[in-house]
Amino acid sequence: MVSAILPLVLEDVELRRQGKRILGPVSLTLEGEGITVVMGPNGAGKTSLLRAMHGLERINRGRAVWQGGAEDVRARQAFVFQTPVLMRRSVLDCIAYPLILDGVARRDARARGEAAAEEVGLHVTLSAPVSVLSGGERQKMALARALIRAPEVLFLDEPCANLDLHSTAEIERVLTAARDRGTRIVMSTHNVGQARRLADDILFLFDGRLIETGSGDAFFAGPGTPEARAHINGDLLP
Ligand SMILES: Nc1ncnc2c1ncn2[C@@H]1O[C@H](COP(=O)(O)OP(=O)(O)OP(=O)(O)O)[C@@H](O)[C@H]1O
Repeated sequence: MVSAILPLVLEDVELRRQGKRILGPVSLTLEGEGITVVMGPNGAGKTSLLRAMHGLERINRGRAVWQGGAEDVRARQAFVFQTPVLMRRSVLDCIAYPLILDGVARRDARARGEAAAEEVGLHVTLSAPVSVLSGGERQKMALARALIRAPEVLFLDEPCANLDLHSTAEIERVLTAARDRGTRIVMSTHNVGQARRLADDILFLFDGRLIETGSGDAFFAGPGTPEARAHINGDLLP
């Protein structure tokens, strides 16, 4: 897929909150294809980086620049939050909602919503209210809703945080299929095994700074920093 909105260029992006630097300065260019996995310990800035890339965070210094107009940038990317935002609708209407906003006829939107639910392995009563879904089912629903418009760029914050092994495998299959169709994916995970399976590229954050980047293969074969080595090995840092 030739993207209309990539590359995304971050130049010395810094986020400060309540007088404290929580991210940056970070400079990177997101382009090409594949899955980029953002790794790092709790509080390293993974969520903040994803949100800053997507355009959800106020950037205090530096800048994040997409290609194309603002409407393209908004319409061609999606974000799956760690805790999905719930709407007071049925599961199916919730999944189909982005299409309804786009003006797609309700019948078509719902048919595509059913297909998206099937694709992510969400086997629940689609007419039920979203509120009855389990945590893992909510994550699958959020993924179906994000994929329904075939985004060019997809951000996911810990997409398998509440999922069991079977569901995790299903989600990984969906993500690799989306990658193979040309969707550029950027996701965070604490799961080192998942990062090994999925990462074409790694962004490793520590204390708000991007201290290691590169291909997944090179990163796992020989991380260049003690922090990344400890993280991969599951060592406890002092
Ligand atoms: N609005 C805010 N005000 C103050 N501090 C914040 C704010 N948002 C984030 N932080 C702090 O910034 C740091 C980075 O947070 P972030 O959620 O990006 O980390 P993370 O790597 O995603 O962590 P985790 O793995 O625990 O989800 C944390 O120390 C967090 O407490």
